[in-house]
Amino acid sequence: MDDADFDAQLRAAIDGKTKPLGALGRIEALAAQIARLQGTLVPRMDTCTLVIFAADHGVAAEGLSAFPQAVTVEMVRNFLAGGAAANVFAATLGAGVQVVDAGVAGAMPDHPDLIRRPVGRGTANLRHGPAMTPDQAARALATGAEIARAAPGDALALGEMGIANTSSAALLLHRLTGVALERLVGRGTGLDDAGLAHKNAVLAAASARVPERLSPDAALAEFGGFEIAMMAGAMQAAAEAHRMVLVDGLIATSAAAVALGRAPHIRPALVFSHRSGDAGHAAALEALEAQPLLDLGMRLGEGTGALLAWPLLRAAAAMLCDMASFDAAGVSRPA
Ligand SMILES: Cc1cc2ncn([C@H]3O[C@H](COP(=O)(O)O)[C@@H](O)[C@H]3O)c2cc1C
Ligand SMILES: O=C(O)c1cccnc1
Repeated sequence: MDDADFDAQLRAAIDGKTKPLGALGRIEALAAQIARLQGTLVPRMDTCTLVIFAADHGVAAEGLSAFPQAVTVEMVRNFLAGGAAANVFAATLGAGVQVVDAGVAGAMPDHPDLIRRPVGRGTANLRHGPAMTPDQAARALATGAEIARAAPGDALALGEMGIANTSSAALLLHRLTGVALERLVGRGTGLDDAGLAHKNAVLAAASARVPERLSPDAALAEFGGFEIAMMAGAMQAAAEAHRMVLVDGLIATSAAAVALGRAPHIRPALVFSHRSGDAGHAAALEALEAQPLLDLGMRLGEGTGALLAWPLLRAAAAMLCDMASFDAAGVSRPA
């Protein structure tokens, strides 16, 4: 069946369900996206895994976060103990959770569930030089892809933890979308006005350090974090395996921008779950022509927004699979 035939059948299947035309709004578009990705009118959407990639950032030394760098490893412990927002949402919504050490600076807990794949012990300070070597960036991308392929689930949600990673995200999104840097720099974990002004100054100087145009891979090495690189690799691998990818907030969107820059063909697998409350996310989504499903004023990361969109994917697929048609249910069509 060619694409046009499939699309015609899909449209007929959705429009034939017992509802006024278009009455399920964006759930109909979501159902169509899932069906196209899986190449079937009866798509499966039963299981979801959240993979949380954690890493530290040398640029944290510039004082760009309201919290100290130690919070990264402390939150890894919290994820492993099941106490973080991401754990609670995942448990509530029936998603699995995996935690990856992508390159945390502190001593990591000895825990059987921790996936240990550090590329380094935190990136170099991007204010003064590249955050990572091209080899580290390539290794992080490949590791993320490998972890995604091994993680179960019809959908993969990607989350992150890394103090100062909104700084990496803003720089990456600036370089990859062309949106002005100051529109992408937000308060992150809660900087005050003076902190925000300082973050803007440091990031403008870091950006000026690399004046030329950058390929997605080069931008990733200059400004990325190991967790962002692994998320990008994971997004690409999952999408290429025709699995739905749930993109979270600002930081995950910077990973999506890297992944889309490297592999534009993965776009049909991506769902932009929510619009983060961090200042830059709305502009970044607009530049990527992405319409987020939810807008809850959340600005946490960890994959929390991605998880909240998971039930919408399930509902969309179930609509296609289980909802009765006018003919099957004996319901009259419009007069
Ligand atoms: C307790 C705590 C839990 C978090 N969970 C995610 N983040 C979020 O905040 C960080 C980014 O913000 P910034 O660039 O300002 O450091 C990331 O780790 C992100 O995942 C957290 C931050 C804190 C403090
Ligand atoms: O949008 C996000 O993902 C975000 C924003 C602020 C802090 N941490 C995460």
